[in-house]
Amino acid sequence: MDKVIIEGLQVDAVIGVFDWERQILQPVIVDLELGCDIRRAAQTDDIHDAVNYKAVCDLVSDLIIDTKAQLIERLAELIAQTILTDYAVVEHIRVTVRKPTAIPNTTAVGICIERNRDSLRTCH
Ligand SMILES: Nc1nc2c(c(=O)[nH]1)N=C([C@H](O)[C@@H](O)CO)CN2
Repeated sequence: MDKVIIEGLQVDAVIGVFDWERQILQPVIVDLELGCDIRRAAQTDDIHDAVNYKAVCDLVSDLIIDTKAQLIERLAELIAQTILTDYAVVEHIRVTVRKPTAIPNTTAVGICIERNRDSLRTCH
């Protein structure tokens, strides 16, 4: 399947389970792979036929800032479900969320999830 990719989207946000984490902004890094058929956009050369990665970056940034999640799991699931809901042409999504400054002596900690339209229908 074709993919629209976004790598290393950094957003400074309230994120974490500990009290001290609720008092500061921490960087959250998001990578996205959006599985969709890009052939129509390739044929028409029209942004309206494409999954606009600028719009997706804005959507995801706002979501991360507004959610103030405790767990990166919650962020990843929200990002996946929101994109699948808002972009009917996206059939499959891989979301990686990293916290690069959370744990000393690591370059990052994080999670990666994959969802499709079936998971949207079964998610409550
Ligand atoms: N699986 C997870 N483990 C942990 C998370 C998380 O979001 N998912 N978060 C934390 C803390 O907030 C950490 O980032 C700071 O020590 C710990 N484990």
